[in-house]
Amino acid sequence: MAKKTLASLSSADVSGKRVLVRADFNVPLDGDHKITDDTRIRAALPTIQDLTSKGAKVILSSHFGRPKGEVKEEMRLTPVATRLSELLGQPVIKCDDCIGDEVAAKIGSMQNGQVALLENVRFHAEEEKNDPAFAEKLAANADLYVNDAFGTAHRAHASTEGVTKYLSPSVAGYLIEKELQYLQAAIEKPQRPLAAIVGGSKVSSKIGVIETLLDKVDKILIGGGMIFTFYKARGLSVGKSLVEEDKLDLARELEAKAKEKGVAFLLPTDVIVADNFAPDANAQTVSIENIPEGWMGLDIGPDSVKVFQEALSDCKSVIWNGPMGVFEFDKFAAGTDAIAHTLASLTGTGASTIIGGGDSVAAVEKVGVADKMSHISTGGGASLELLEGKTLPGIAALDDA
Ligand SMILES: Nc1ncnc2c1ncn2[C@@H]1O[C@H](COP(=O)(O)OP(=O)(O)O)[C@@H](O)[C@H]1O
Ligand SMILES: O=C(OP(=O)(O)O)[C@H](O)COP(=O)(O)O
Repeated sequence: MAKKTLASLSSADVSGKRVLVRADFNVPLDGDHKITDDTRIRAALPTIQDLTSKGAKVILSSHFGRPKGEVKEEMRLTPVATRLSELLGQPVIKCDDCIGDEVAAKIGSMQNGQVALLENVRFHAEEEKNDPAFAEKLAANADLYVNDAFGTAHRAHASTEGVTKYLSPSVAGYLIEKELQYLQAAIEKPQRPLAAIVGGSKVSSKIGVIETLLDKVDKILIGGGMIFTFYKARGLSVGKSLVEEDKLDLARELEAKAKEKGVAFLLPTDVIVADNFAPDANAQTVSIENIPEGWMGLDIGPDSVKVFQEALSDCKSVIWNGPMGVFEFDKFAAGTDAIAHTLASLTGTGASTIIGGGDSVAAVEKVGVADKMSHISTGGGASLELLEGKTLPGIAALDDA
């Protein structure tokens, strides 16, 4: 689907205009609220700098985390404003809300070429409900709309979808354009065998993706917090590990469907368990049949790493979203590190390797192999949904080219 892009707008189209730019600044933070990986902020720079150089007033909007419609101090975008200002080399006007009088006043006094950052849109429950009145309020402070939030393009929310009904033109930014160009080409005719690696902690929103992936891929490797729902569905004890109780039937169905379709469906054979969720927790490696009561699985074990490496060795295309374990804690980073190195070597043999997602990208950056992958995508769920063949609502809503 060809969409109108920022590249098609001239200086005359944007100069002096208030441009609402939806970005995905949902970046990983450490315990001290420091940004641990700024890939998503750097990825938005071409769009922001293009607009400022053309004399636009750039009004940036993003979500951060999942505050569920409430103001959560730890989910303010203040660290993002600071980092963005450093990267742009100019001040960023930080607003304390995303709608309302204070925002209108700050935007009203902006000069051409200035940049403002609205507060976390998810502090308002109406954002995720795609509430039209809220979308209209967001749009009220702008003349036109640029969506560059590829990582959030699979969400039909007010700031990604609803707002397009009130702003014209509504176009795709350079990041979305670049991501689509790469991913669509890679996904349309992948070299086979094609493997998907799915891990991380967003089990409820990503487990459903596996069903469609079974029709697209030759192998599925499951890691991270995703695995325990499958183990519990098999009747195994998982201690205090992350489990989605209402997805147990789905997990059973997925395993059965994979068998039926002849898709290799790999779950780890051993895990590293911890006695609590902390960097200095006591840890031990156990087989999946022996997860002790009261312990939680925080990484895949060394045996699983070998099994995964063997399964990946003949793959010509791999798409990976979701770390294998809690890689932020060194004790539970070995599985993620090993898979990152494996994919880096595979790329060297000519395979196509795509890593997507805020934390997954942070993990491969931490290992130091990001530049050895074929493509680093700012979207995890978004790139998986593209692979599924779905239309992303944040892109579908933009003006046709
Ligand atoms: N076994 C596990 N239990 C709990 N959390 C996990 C586990 N394995 C990985 N995680 C967490 O998953 C998070 C990333 O998940 P997710 O947001 O789905 O990935 P991405 O941002 O790459 O799309 C990381 O912060 C990591 O600590
Ligand atoms: O981090 C994100 O997605 P990802 O973890 O799938 O890469 C996006 O910012 C979307 O966040 P959401 O899954 O809370 O809607």
